[in-house]
Amino acid sequence: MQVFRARMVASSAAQRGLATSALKDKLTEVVPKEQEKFKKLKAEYGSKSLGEVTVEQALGGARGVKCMIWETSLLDAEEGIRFRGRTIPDLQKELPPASGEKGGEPGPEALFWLLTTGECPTPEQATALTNELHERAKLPDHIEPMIRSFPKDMHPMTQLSTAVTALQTESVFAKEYTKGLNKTKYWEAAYEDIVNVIAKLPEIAALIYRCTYYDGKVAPYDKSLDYSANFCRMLGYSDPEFDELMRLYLVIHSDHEGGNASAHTTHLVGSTLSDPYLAIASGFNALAGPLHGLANQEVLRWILDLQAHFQKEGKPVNEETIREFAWDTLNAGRVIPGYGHAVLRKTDPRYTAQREFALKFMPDDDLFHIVSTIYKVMPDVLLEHGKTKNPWPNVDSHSGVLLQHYGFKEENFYTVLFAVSRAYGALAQLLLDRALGFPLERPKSITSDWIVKNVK
Ligand SMILES: CC(=O)SCCNC(=O)CCNC(=O)[C@H](O)C(C)(C)COP(=O)(O)OP(=O)(O)OC[C@H]1O[C@@H](n2cnc3c(N)ncnc32)[C@H](O)[C@@H]1OP(=O)(O)O
Ligand SMILES: O=C([O-])CC(=O)C(=O)O
Repeated sequence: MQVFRARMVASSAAQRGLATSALKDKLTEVVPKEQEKFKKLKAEYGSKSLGEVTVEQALGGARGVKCMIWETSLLDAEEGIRFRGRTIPDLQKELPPASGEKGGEPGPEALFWLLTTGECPTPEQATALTNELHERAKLPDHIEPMIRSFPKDMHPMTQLSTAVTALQTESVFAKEYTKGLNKTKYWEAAYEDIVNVIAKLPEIAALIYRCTYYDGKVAPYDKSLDYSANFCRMLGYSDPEFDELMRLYLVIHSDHEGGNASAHTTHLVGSTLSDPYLAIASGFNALAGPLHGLANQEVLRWILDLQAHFQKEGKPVNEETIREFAWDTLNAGRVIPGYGHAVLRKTDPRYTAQREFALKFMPDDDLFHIVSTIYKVMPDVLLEHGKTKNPWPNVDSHSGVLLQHYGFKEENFYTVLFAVSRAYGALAQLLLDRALGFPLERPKSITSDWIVKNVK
């Protein structure tokens, strides 16, 4: 029966000119079960409370307010992120390695299969998705000249979100919707856009990188490689160790439950039935803020400033000088980038995963030593400062020095890598949003007068 239904959906998709794929076929089995699960959830739990909302929470950026469903990952304040119930070490054990070599890092393709279907793919399924992405990667003619015409001092994140917005000309969802798309088919049309945009991101990002910092030449697309290795080649990197770093990077930055600003923005914009191109471009704009994804750029800058400052003074970078520099930052009314978190209350396991990579591949790297020394002193500095609820490092605290080690020096570009990864997580959930028929998001706002009059 399931095979029959999959064939029916595949043939109706083909009739409407939509591509079929192993992942889409799998989702054709998964989606009706998920729809049934959610119908039951609503019937059984619909009237139950998820908790009270205080005035402090309304004033304080809705911290801790449970008002969104996000199936692909869940964040625990102490333990950190789990992707479909799996920690980062679990993913490294359970997902097939992207290089095919035992013990190698899984790639974002395998993760995307897991996030969307809830099941780990076989190596063959992960490869099928890699190939599907390769087949969908070609950019329409207007994108490359547009990127080449951007001013070199336009921030790479501005270039990225502009290019992805312009890519919206390709939206199957928008075209089908205009023709009159049945609600039950939303997810199929969204699938096309979601997989297409993920497929096209490496070339867009590589064009931005090569045009902004180099001669504008991008290595030819290589379909014989996995997504991450091909991305590295197009950026201009050919070290297999850097490929492994890119796989790790793209997996761990992908998803961090739904409330973070980039995921939430993608979800909110998508809830208006703006197509996935517009939704993810909006998410990228949220990621580009220094309190969110851009912090990784700020961290690197902070470390380089620290190094330059003490070099000029003829002092070594050690626990004492780092403490001094941290206090200067705090006393200037600035935040320490890479430390603190809206939800986490312990060291981010994404930080730990990157630290482990560094210990394995670059234990003697100078910048890695500085990051390790910062880790020793910063929690105590922040505790003494007495403001932040979480004195521990987040993901952004480590990523830049790993990239620097392999010669990837242009810190203003780092958030673009984060964005390529975040697309996998935010768009996996966006697909489920459309499959599960999630409605327009529209929480209630109130005025301060309303609080004074109504809250006892
Ligand atoms: C991928 C990511 O998005 S991970 C986060 C990346 N961002 C950063 O690393 C930037 C530095 N960190 C921060 O600014 C914050 O910790 C955030 C934005 C991540 C979380 O913000 P919140 O949930 O509001 O944190 P919290 O409740 O602990 O803030 C309380 C106070 O501590 C301050 N604080 C929090 N973190 C820091 C920090 N790293 N350095 C200095 N002060 C801090 C806040 O600015 C706030 O001060 P205020 O009362 O004067 O407004
Ligand atoms: O969870 C958050 O608010 C921020 C974060 O770490 C992420 O989005 O990766």
